[in-house]
Amino acid sequence: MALDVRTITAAEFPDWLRAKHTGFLQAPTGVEQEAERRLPHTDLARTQGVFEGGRCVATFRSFAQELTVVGGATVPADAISNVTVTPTHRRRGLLSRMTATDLAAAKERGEVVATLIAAEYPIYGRYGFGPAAWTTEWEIDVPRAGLDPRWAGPSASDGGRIDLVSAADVRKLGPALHDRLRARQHGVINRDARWWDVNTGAVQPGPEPWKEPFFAVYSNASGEADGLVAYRSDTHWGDAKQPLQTLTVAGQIAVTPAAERALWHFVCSFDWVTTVRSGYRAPDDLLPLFLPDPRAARIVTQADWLWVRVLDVVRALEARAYAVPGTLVLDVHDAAGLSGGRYRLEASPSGASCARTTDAADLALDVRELGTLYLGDESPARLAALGRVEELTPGAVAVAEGMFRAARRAWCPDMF
Ligand SMILES: CC(=O)SCCNC(=O)CCNC(=O)[C@H](O)C(C)(C)COP(=O)(O)OP(=O)(O)OC[C@H]1O[C@@H](n2cnc3c(N)ncnc32)[C@H](O)[C@@H]1OP(=O)(O)O
Repeated sequence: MALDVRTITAAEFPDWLRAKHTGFLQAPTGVEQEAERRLPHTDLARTQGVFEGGRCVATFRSFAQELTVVGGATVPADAISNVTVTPTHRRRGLLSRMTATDLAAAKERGEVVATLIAAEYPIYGRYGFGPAAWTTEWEIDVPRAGLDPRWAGPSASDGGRIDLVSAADVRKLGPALHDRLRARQHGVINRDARWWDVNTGAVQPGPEPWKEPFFAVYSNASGEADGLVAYRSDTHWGDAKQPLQTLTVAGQIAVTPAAERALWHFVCSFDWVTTVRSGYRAPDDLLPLFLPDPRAARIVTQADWLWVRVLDVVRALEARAYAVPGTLVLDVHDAAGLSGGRYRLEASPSGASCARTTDAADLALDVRELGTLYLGDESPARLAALGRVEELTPGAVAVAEGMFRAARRAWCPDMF
């Protein structure tokens, strides 16, 4: 039977959701209600399905996103999500067809990069994506951490304070705080009003019942909110009436080290809680170093997180900042024919310029490696050692090492 790859209609959305749940091995029930909830927030022109005899067997959608790059500017991104192929239809090239269509449309719209969070590492490199931001989760053995158990909050040390707030308060103060975060942290993506609604229980996100977390805000001495944490706890008690609870941080954003320190100390200071799970953080998060004994923070997850595919080399390289001035000619290979070519990049503290050139190249690399390097999180020297960046001019790798690396690691706090 013929396979029809195309965008879907509103009437096909429930069947598309059923196919998505099937691909993700989730119960394919309740799709009519889910479709009603999600349809107003779904761009059908960017929602592809594959149909066989009128039944959806593959799903793929994208949406507009803003990605913060090194230095704090943002670039428009094509965010890809909900990618599935029904098990009976896998390995026939359906993902490749949907990806090619989406990336070509994103390039046409003028989006600078495409982004996604990969379910499995080996899938997306072939389409020009590279892992650009990684994530780490720590588990803290609270008694071992050595924090002052008499700590009564941050006010004595820095003039700030921590208050528990409601979900409605978070919807009011969260967006401005998050805007401050994304102006300073590369790898962060924008959150729209729906993100705040879904993550504060104002709308039901999916079939699972919403379990409200606790929210706490750190305000500085002037009363401005500099940090926000959401957390939940289990109710585990050991034998002999011994409280052994695990507190899990559902999200924490902070824009000053004082706010970060205070919020981490706060969640590690609760009676009954002996273990704190940090949630997914930047790999260089200060959390372990805030603890008198950093070995109390054990890494439980360390993985690639945000993958980036460069669609417009000129605008991508001009948007970000560079650690030191330098000039490099890059020969970028792109099998999909979207952004390959030779580019001259001139960077200085006042900005960067990039243009196509016929000059001899200093470095040759695949667009996948350009994505990996883009947020300053990977070392050109490491990729050269692996044979993934080719040095054509002696010393060019060292120049790239100085220019591209960022002082702090990239971090994308969100899943999409
Ligand atoms: C951004 C996100 O949404 S991530 C979520 C991705 N979805 C999932 O993981 C759900 C479960 N898996 C699936 O639905 C499917 O297997 C998909 C979407 C991963 C792949 O779909 P398919 O239609 O089978 O992929 P397609 O046939 O186009 O494969 C293209 C190539 O990728 C390879 N490939 C596909 N999936 C995988 C995988 N999971 N691991 C390794 N290689 C893979 C294929 O072997 C093929 O290689 P080739 O070009 O060398 O022959």
